[in-house]
Amino acid sequence: MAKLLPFQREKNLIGGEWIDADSAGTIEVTNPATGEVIGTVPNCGAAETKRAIEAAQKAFEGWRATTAAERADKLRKLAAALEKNKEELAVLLTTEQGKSLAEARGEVGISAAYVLWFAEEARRVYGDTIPSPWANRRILVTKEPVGVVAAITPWNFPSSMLSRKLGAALAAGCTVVTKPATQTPYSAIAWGLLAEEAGIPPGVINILTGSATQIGGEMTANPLVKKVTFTGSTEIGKLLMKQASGTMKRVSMELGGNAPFLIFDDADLDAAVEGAIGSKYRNSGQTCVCANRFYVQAGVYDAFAEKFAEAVRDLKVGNGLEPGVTQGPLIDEKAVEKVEEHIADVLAKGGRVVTGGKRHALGHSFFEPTIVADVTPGMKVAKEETFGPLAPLFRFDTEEQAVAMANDTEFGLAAYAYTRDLGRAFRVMEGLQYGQVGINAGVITTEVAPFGGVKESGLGREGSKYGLDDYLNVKYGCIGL
Ligand SMILES: NC(=O)C1=CN([C@@H]2O[C@H](COP(=O)(O)OP(=O)(O)OC[C@H]3O[C@@H](n4cnc5c(N)ncnc54)[C@H](OP(=O)(O)O)[C@@H]3O)[C@@H](O)[C@H]2O)C=CC1
Ligand SMILES: O=C(O)CCCC(=O)O
Repeated sequence: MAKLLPFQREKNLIGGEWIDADSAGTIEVTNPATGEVIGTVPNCGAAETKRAIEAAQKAFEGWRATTAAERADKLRKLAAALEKNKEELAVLLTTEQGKSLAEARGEVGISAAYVLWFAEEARRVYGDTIPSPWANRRILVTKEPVGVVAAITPWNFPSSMLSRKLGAALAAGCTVVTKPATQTPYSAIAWGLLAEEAGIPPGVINILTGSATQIGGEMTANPLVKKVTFTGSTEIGKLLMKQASGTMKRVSMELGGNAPFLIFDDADLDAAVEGAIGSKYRNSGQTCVCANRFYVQAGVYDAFAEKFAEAVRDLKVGNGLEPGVTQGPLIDEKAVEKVEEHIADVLAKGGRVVTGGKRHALGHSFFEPTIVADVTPGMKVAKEETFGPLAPLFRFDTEEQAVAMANDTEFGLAAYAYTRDLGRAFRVMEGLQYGQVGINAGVITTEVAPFGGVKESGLGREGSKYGLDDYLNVKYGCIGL
């Protein structure tokens, strides 16, 4: 087994104590670029989760009583700790997840940015006074932290998905029990070490790895948990929501995407290609806001396909730690099989490969960045999220047709469109049934803007001034004079 990297802690954190699983059981963690086991993490279950929730509840009484300025100070120190250790954290992230080091540095950077944003927002949790309908009564509205928060995060952004939950929760005065994805636990466990460095009190952040069903089961059933926040698949999101309804917990759900990317005849094609590369191939196509379906107007279909293919051929596949690599491996074999299944379906139904199309010669879970053309609505890629480096090009004739095809999905997370017509830009932005729309912009995530979806892509918003609301209860006080 490889030597441990800086910040690679093989324990869990409950109430300030670094612990092993009660059973002493562990789970191996693998580097997807090499297939090498890089370490183990505790295989915890319901009992450890219950203790972590109790520790978080105990810490909540003290943390909620701190002033906003005190919480802001700790969060600023946490952001500084992330920035100071960015290189080590990025190497750890790439090693367990596979993305290029440049992207990993970017992810740690935005994690720090989320925490810093919420450090600033902590001091702006304003209430209201409302003109009273009674002469002898006054009406106040205040906001209070919801309580203990359970946060479950995925493997595609193991650091930043946690940062926007943790940052908002801590700023609001909540405490957290978190469970990262089993494939990428170390970047989340590292937050325990960073929190210690920042002086965040024991029990405010608790971190568990292990059985998803046991940990998730306890998190959603335990009455001390007041809110569940989840990023991952729509299927598991629905399950957790059902489970959380037993004790009527608040929920935030960031789920699947299936994002459309529209290119109109009047688009700046070079800008559209640049946006498409960022939107589609970031994290090797494994983000929930990745373009999944490209709708190209007939007049520029061939020209766009050609320019896009040229740019895709320049992408460099390899171990994310190697200089110049832009495309790391997919997370696992199952992810590769999904991409293969979607390509095979396109080819069986009359589509063609423009570039790529198969597993990469490097082996493991590396896949060639791929474009397929002559794609039609009856193919699987029209309905299912590929979550890999596959860009299917559909053809359309009119704006109405493009918007209708883009909206023909149960998902509604992110959508993109390229056009130089101002009126069309507004019509399309308003017509797309999505929580986030990029017009002439392919990568739009930032800590200052609300991230979240509509339809089956989820509930709630993360980041921005709206991101705190999910962690606050509104209280109405009526004071008789
Ligand atoms: N919206 C997004 O950003 C993401 C979307 N996805 C989509 O989901 C597909 C499947 O990916 P996958 O990793 O399986 O996503 P999951 O939704 O299964 O996993 C996300 C997180 O949920 C946990 N989890 C899984 N089952 C349960 C459960 N019953 N109770 C509580 N927690 C649970 C996982 O833990 P564990 O790792 O231990 O199983 C992980 O921490 C992808 O191909 C993609 O389409 C995936 C990841 C992120
Ligand atoms: O895939 C996700 O769940 C979040 C994507 C975040 C980003 O756009 O950086």
